[in-house]
Amino acid sequence: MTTVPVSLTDVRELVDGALRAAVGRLDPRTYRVAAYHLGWTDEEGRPRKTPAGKALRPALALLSARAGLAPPESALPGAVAVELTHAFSLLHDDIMDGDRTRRHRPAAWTVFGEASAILAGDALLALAVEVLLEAPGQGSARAARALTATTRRLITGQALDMDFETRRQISVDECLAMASDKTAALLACSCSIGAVLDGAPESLSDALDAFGADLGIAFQLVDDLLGIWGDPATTGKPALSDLRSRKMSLPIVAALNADRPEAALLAELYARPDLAEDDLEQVAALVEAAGGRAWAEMEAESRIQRAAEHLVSARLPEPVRAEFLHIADFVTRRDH
Ligand SMILES: CC(C)=CCC/C(C)=C/CC/C(C)=C/COP(=O)(O)OP(=O)(O)O
Repeated sequence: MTTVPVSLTDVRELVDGALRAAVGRLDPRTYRVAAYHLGWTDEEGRPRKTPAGKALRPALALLSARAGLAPPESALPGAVAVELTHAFSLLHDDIMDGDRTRRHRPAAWTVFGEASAILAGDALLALAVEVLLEAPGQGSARAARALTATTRRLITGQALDMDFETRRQISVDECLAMASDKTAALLACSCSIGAVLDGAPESLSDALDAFGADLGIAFQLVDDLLGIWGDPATTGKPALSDLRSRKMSLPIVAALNADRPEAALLAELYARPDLAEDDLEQVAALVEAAGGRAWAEMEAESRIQRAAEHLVSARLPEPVRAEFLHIADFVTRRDH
């Protein structure tokens, strides 16, 4: 398993208390679902030790405070808010996609029912905004506005993604635009929210945002690669899961649009409603043969390079720039 950067492990210790204090405000019924989804409890509400998720967004939020020379603690409300928003989006996404597994465990909706999981997601999103509005300092309202604008982009991206399910022809650019809203927007917000809370100039927060936008596309490309070729033991998702659910993910869309004979065969197979479990391996092979895998790998690398260039223009303190690059490296090399 690829190792998580040290900064990501430390993040849990810094953020966990504030995250628990925020979620602890929920009524007991909603809390039960949220605490399960966040990995704090099991189905029966008993505490568990393994944290859920990589804590990538809070790590970026804490780093972004240091970009403006503020202590990481000043970005705690931002770190909590982006993790809550991420948790909301996953809760709802699993219901919409009918995904039964999340982070190696049954998805919350399969344990508590769809209605309770929807409510818990709504509650986490409300808490995210609340936490930012309560943050001390001059950047609180600006940060809350940034997060609500980001949430609207998540919703736009999700709506586009749903729309793709009903369409046969999707261009690579359309798919990149969808990923930019659905995934990259929250990573971009995470990369700048600490600086925003600290009242940093827009030139700095914009550069950090631009870094996160490219990082976010690279993140989605790697996620899509793992959704086809990832090892279920590390991803926590069943093998070939994106193909089984006929996702129009980036490697697939790139393969379908390729000027190669395999693209036509792939389109024909992918449109079949009666595709058998045994055919999924063939679909994956066709995506690869049509160049979808190689394109996604190259595009992820090039996005990471572009992201690094934004950091140069942000003129960050060297240790902060190095940590951002460390996380960017983790994003491309991760296996889960
Ligand atoms: C409005 C709405 C429902 C939007 C849905 C948006 C959505 C679910 C986007 C997917 C983003 C993504 C690849 C998450 C995995 O993050 P991760 O690998 O960092 O997750 P982790 O926390 O488990 O590590």
